[in-house]
Formats: sequence, C-alpha cells, structure tokens
Amino acid sequence: MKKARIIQGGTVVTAGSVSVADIRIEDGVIAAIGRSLDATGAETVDAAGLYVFPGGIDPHTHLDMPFGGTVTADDFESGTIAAAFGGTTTILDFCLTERGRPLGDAVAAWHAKAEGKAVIDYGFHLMVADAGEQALAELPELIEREGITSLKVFMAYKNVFQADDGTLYRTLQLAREEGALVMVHAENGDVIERLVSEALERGDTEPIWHALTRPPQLEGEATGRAAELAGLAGAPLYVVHVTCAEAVERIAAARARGLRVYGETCPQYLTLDISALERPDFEGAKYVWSPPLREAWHQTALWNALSSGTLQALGSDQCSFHFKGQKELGRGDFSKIPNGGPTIEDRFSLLFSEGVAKGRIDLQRFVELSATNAAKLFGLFPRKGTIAVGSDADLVLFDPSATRTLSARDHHLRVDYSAFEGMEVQGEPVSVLVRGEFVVRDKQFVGQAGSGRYLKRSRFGLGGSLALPAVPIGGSPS
Ligand SMILES: NC(=O)NCCC(=O)O
Ligand SMILES: [Zn+2]
Ligand SMILES: [Zn+2]
Repeated sequence: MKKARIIQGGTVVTAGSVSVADIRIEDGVIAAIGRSLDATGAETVDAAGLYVFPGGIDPHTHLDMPFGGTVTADDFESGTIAAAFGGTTTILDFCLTERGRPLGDAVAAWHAKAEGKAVIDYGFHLMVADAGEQALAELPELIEREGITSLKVFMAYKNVFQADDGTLYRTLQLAREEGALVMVHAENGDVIERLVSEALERGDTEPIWHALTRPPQLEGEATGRAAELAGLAGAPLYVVHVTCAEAVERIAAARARGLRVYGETCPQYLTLDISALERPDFEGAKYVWSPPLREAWHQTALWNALSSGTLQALGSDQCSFHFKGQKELGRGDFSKIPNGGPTIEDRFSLLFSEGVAKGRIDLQRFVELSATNAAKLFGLFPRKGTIAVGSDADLVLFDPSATRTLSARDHHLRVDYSAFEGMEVQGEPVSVLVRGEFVVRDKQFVGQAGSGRYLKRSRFGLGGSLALPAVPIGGSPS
C-alpha cells in the first residue's frame, strides 16, 4: 500500500454539500471524510482556507488533432499538463474517424496519441461520419471493449466531418440500443457552405466573415432538428458547444417535453464576443471557433441556462492552433483559418471567477458544471466527479481569494497566444491530485508524462451505484 495522505481542514465542496473536513486518501481512493481524522502514518497536507473541489472533468477536447491540413499545437502532453494546472483531472477527447476506414483503427490511433503522454486521466468519444454497414457492425463491440459510451456526429463541416441526417438518426437508434450518448455539433453545414461561397465570391475574406456566415439561426435550427430526431429515436442527446439563445431555446423546449436533451457551453462563449473577430492585423483569426462567437447579449442566455439547469456542463473545446503559421493559413480566405482555440487551462477558473465570484452561480452549481454532471452523463460517476468514500482521489485545492491576469506569458500550453489575454480572474488552483498523487503541487508541475490512465466508461444512465437520476439533470424541465 502507498503511504496514506490526509488533506486537512479544507472546505470540501461537492454538488450536494459544503463543509470543513479532512479527506483521507489510501491507494489513490478516498478512504474517509470527516472532522479531525486520525493522521497516524499519513502525510498531511494543510488545506485550511482553501476550497477542495472534485477534479474538473472536461468533456470536450481536441488534442493532437488534424484539421484543415495542419495539426493542433497542443498534444496529450502539453494539453493535459495545462489542464492539470487549470484544475482539470479528466478529459474526454474526440477520436476522429475517416469514412470507409475501420473505426477500430481510429481508436488505436487515438490510444497511441495519448499513451506515454497524458498526465491526467482520459477517455474518448468516437466520431461517426457514416452509419454504413461496417460502422454499425463495429460500434457495439467498440462500445463494449473500449468503454466508449459516447458517439459524436457533426452536422457541419461539409465535405470534411459532416454526416447526413440519416447517419445521425441511425446513430441515435444504435445508441439507444447500446446505451450510448450521441453528441452533436449542431450547425446547418449545407446552408453555411452556401453562405461561405457567396461571401468569398463577393470578396469578403476577413475573419469576421467566419462569424457572419454562420448565423445563430443555423445553430438553433440544427439543435432543434437533432432534438427532434433524438426524440423520434428514443435516444438521449448531448449538444456540444452551445453558443446562442436560439439553441438554448430549442434545448429548453425539448426538455420541457420530457426529451433527454442535454447541452454544454464553453468559456469562450461566456466571456468573448463577435467583436473579437474584427481585431486588426488578422488577430481576429485567433477567435475563430465554430460555432462562432456571438453578440454579447447571448452570454446572458448562456449564463441563465447554466444556472437554471437547461445546460449541464462546461466543456473547453480545447483545439489550439498557433497564430503564426497556422491561423495565418487563412489570410485572404477566412474559410481556411483552422477553427478552434486554447481553452483547456482556463475553463475551471473562468467558471469560478465569472460564475461564482460574480454571483451568477453558487458553489454547488460550479461543481456540477465543472465535474459532476459530466461524470454522470459520460459514465464516470461516482468514480469521478465527486468527493465521496470510494471515489478516485481527484482533487483540486483552490484559493478563492487569489487574483491573477491570464496571459500566454505564463500559461502551460505550447500554443503561441491566449484567447483570454489580459483577463482578470479571481481564484486559482494551488494543488491538483489525480488518484491521490500530486500532479501540481503549490503551483509547480510534479506529475509524469504517461501517468494518466485510459478510462473505460459505463453505458449511459449506468453511472455506478449512484445512477443517473430519472429526471433530467438540473432538476425540473425549464
Ligand atoms: N470548435 C472549433 O472551432 N473547433 C474544434 C472542432 C469542433 O468542435 O467543431
Ligand atoms: Zn464542433
Ligand atoms: Zn470541439
């Protein structure tokens, strides 16, 4: 047995409680929680004055991902180190597949990207581009063998990742049969393709046209369509990176009808707006995401949806490309700017600072949104996403009174800029443990490449002894 550890006197916060307590860790697992635990034979760690949160779960990352003829600046090593500094101890990364190629090959390739590199635990979602015979035959076995219980369908990126509605519907049917959760990138890719061609024909080539050719109506329409198809198939649905009131309304309406429709948003949509794409000297390219940044008023709709339970999670959608040499591929043609940005490190802190510190959400909701709900939706609860006896000792010791300014000067990603440069945040992860071992201790990296473990996950709704509630997460339909 490894030496026991006791995290002493921190304010332990879960989705259900806040209390000052000690946490005893044995063999990577929480062995006891209580006041004044006996520390004989254990290493003690003083957490007085700090919050102790469950390690963050980021359900949406793209590390070492090919896109638009290039590959993301951050891989499973730099990406997970940055995640750990930011308070995240588990990520779920998207395993991309190619039409006509065995899905199993893609899964093997994603294992090769992560093994020996990840410093925190990780699992994969599996992309379905085409629900042909080969894919449908492979999926049940992969779900069982790999514990990949979430499937991703892109409704946009025409001629690249986009699947048609038939594939989405067939994937939903299979997911219902197999106990998997289908995730959608909900934008109408066909209409976007038309709007992009028209803009380029007019000579509108600047980054701002990325946003103007992907209006919120097309995200709302696709979100509503996916929700209807999920309802028809009797399957649950998770909408990734929700950006706008139009999509929130579709999710709320589906949930009000009792459909199991869930959604996430991302820190960039809560804190940045469309004006960033107009920054001079092509700097707007740094802020090219799909769906795009919206007018600032949409942020209120997103915060309301997070606080009311219409949206259940915050994913980073980490997908970083250097400004120099990568984002610059789109000079003269906005459609060639690689989509995505660096967000993995700041997800947790921005939610605390903009959410809890500014009074938009309480501590319980913070824990639900940063960890617990993702664990429940993606088959990791109660092993991950909470602080309970028997759970993995994935913990964040967090100083709520620290203040700092986000900057590429001191982030831990490789990418050459910060999406949140100059933003003041309140609160900071001080130390981070994964399965009882420090990965970050007193703001220093003490982890090891390759120490992160691959996570086989339970099927949807089978979250372990604490199963997913029968009613939608977040309480009554809103
Ligand atoms: N979101 C984005 O712009 N890039 C990553 C790929 C995706 O999630 O659509
Ligand atoms: Zn997407
Ligand atoms: Zn993404």
